[in-house]
Amino acid sequence: MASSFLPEQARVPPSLQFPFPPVTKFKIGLCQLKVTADKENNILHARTALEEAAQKGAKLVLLPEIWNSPYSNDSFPVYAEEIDAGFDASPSTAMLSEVARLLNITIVGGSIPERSGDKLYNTCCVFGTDGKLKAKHRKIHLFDIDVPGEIIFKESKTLTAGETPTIVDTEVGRIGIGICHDIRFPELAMLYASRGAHLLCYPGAFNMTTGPFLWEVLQRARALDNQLYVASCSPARDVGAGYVAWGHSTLVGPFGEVLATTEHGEAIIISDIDYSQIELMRKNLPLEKQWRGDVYQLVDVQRLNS
Ligand SMILES: O=C([O-])CC(=O)C(=O)O
Repeated sequence: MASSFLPEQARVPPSLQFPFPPVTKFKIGLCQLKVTADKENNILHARTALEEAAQKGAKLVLLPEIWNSPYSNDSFPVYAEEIDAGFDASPSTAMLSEVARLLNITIVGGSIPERSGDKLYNTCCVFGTDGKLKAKHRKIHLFDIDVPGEIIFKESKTLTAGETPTIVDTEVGRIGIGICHDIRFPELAMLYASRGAHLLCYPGAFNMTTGPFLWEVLQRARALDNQLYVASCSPARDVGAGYVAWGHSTLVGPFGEVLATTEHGEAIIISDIDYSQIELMRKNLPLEKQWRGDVYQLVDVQRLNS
């Protein structure tokens, strides 16, 4: 019998729910974009890519981490937008909203630097087909790394960490959002799975040190742990940039299989998602039933406090 040291509603077993998705099969687009120092141009470029992905049949399109600005602590304050102050204060999200509505697609809008009061965040906005902002995820785990001789980067120099997991119901299923380094923390993905996510989206910009070893394996691990789809989207590599992105935007299926990927240049990946594969995987290998809540437990802090 399961021990009861946590209230029932706060326990996080894997794959607790499988809410019936509004669609079972659809195409996803991952836009691996070149990012420049020219913000206006970045916005135009992202718009063109979203249009191309939609024209190729994508119903859900994912953009990269920090697609409107160079990825640097010097740039974040300069390129940051006040998302909560409305579209006049945020040309990047204004474009995402308009394109989502005009093209009738769901957009997981990568991330942009966000200003809120005296704080800056690394923020992903999700827009529904009506152009409305459905969710806003602020990167929860800031990326601070110091590998001597290879890479030093400290997001915490300028950014503040988000406080809230973000799971959103869209016309293409229930989506859990993480930004880049968030993917390293399996508890966040498990929490999304326990709340019924079909797909986890990670806009991300791994680099030339972490990318080759970790980017794909982390995505496959999160997909396998939770028996769901995982999509990632990186900026294209720019060897002249201060932070050189690994690229390799990828879609992984619930069997941990890489369904689509690319190299490091600009690319628009279009791939099929079929949520019936999640049910099949969970039927074949019912981790939820095998989960040992009497031996270990995770707590969903939000549920505990609600
Ligand atoms: O969070 C980020 O921006 C980058 C990251 O995790 C990595 O490169 O390993």
